[in-house]
Amino acid sequence: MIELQNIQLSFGEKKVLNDISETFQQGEIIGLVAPNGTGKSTLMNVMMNYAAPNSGKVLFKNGLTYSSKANEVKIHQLISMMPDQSDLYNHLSGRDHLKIYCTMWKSDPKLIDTTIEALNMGHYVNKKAGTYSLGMRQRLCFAMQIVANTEIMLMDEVMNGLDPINVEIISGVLMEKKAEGKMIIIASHLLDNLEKYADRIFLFKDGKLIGVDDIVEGFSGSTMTTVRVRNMSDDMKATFQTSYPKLKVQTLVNDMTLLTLDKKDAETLGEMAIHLAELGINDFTFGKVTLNDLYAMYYG
Ligand SMILES: Nc1ncnc2c1ncn2[C@@H]1O[C@H](COP(=O)(O)OP(=O)(O)OP(=O)(O)O)[C@@H](O)[C@H]1O
Repeated sequence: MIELQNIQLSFGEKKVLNDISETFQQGEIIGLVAPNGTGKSTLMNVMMNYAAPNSGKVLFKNGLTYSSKANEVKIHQLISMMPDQSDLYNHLSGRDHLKIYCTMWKSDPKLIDTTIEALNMGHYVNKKAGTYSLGMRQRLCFAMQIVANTEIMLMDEVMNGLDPINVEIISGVLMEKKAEGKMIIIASHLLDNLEKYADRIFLFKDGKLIGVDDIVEGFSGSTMTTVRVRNMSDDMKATFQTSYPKLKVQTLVNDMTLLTLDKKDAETLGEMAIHLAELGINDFTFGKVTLNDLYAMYYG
């Protein structure tokens, strides 16, 4: 468990974290989404105590906080941050790195071989890290955190530089770790991918975390159904709003209009489709609101 209590952090005049209070539980995958330079890494640094907030505190299980060096040592057995590619030692092999992490976190040495197998690293793990490609280095960084096996895992851009097959492999491992009860907090720009496995997703804006369900009601539960229409005129939007009072009409920066209805009113969709066709609009699709839509709506 992590509880963020009224976390504030400013760099000079800039409030990067503005009174953030949120609780995350074991067995949850949490997604953090925002444009570059918004504060995702800063928030993770606060959770690790690499950056001290100006006010507020981070609470872990049994009421542990970063109140002393001894507590920090205890907390760092519970939480880890995925290493960065620049943390790798080029003269050591991948297996050496995994052994170091296993020793540092006193985890089960069997995890080394099972992780190598799960991530398909067998063909390169005994070679020196200096000879690896970007994607091979990224998989090693991920593997190191998996071997550390902490209850809470923070991952900043875990999918960086990975091809689609490796994105799928790592997504699968994330799901397994969640099933084991790990809490995983992921900052990512791969929105379609994040949406597949994250239990809760937050967008970061003006130093605050905003849950996606607070932006579009029912987003996570898929209780809403949507018609996406391109280039809808303001008159047409008004006509639809009058004809279908329960309809929610939202237009994104890319001129995509979302006509959203509760699923229980889905029979109206057929009627709406005929209505659109009668108005000469044929460029529309049915589907749910995606994280990409929300991103465009929020940061456009
Ligand atoms: N040590 C620092 N001193 C001054 N400003 C900082 C410092 N660290 C971060 N910032 C500023 O705080 C803001 C948030 O930075 P942060 O690295 O948390 O963003 P981010 O959302 O993780 O971005 P990215 O997606 O690019 O990794 C930025 O404006 C950055 O310039």
